[in-house]
Amino acid sequence: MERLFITGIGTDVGKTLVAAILTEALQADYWKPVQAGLTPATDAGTVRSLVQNPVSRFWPERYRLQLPASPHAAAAAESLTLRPEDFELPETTNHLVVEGAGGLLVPLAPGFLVADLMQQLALDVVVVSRNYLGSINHTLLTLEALHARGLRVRGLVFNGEPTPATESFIREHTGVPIMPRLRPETDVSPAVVSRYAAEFRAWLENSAS
Ligand SMILES: Nc1ncnc2c1ncn2[C@@H]1O[C@H](COP(=O)(O)OP(=O)(O)OP(=O)(O)O)[C@@H](O)[C@H]1O
Ligand SMILES: C[C@H](N)[C@H](N)CCCCCC(=O)O
Ligand SMILES: [Mg+2]
Repeated sequence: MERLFITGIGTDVGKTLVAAILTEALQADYWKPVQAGLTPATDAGTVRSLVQNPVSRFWPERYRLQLPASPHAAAAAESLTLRPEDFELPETTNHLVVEGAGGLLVPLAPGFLVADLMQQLALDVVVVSRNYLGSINHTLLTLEALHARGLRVRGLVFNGEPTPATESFIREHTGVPIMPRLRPETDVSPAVVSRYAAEFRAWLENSAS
């Protein structure tokens, strides 16, 4: 059974798109524990609109915060304080895809980071690395922090224009498993998600979990 926490090297790197692809590949359930920003769409709404299989269940967010900001600030704006004990994994026997908020060290509350929630939930981790100048550093920092916290990386997804010098350095320096890559798409649609899902399904089947 695959139980995956999707994180990334920052915000807007493609976590929701990768989460949709993995949800479709595994016919998994999907859960976004903390959603900061509710318009124009929530991440769960986006994944639901991109996934076509009839099996996936979409579990309600534990926190739905109005402000598209860091969760600790979005919560404070509503006089809320998120606490570790608020978060329990959905009770499902299906594969599960959980999506974080922003990057690994994003604050949920004072003294409580996304990485702390990840340690608490103890899922395998998928890291999304979008390609931009500076992404090598952000990717290596993320992988070091995951390693320091004893979190197991199931795979790294490169997203964007293929950049061999970046990708080969990260692969050789860290030894992290590399999942299929995403290219820039003109239209992020269910058909595109379905095409990538087939690639990811094959990768997962050939790589012991
Ligand atoms: N390979 C790609 N081709 C085209 N568009 C992409 C690609 N990857 C991501 N995008 C687009 O970039 C935007 C940001 O991606 P996404 O919402 O998946 O980021 P995120 O990491 O989930 O952000 P957040 O931290 O808010 O959850 C979205 O509009 C998404 O459709
Ligand atoms: C609102 C946004 N789309 C994400 N959900 C939250 C990003 C928080 C980033 C905080 C930070 O690293 O400075
Ligand atoms: Mg997202």
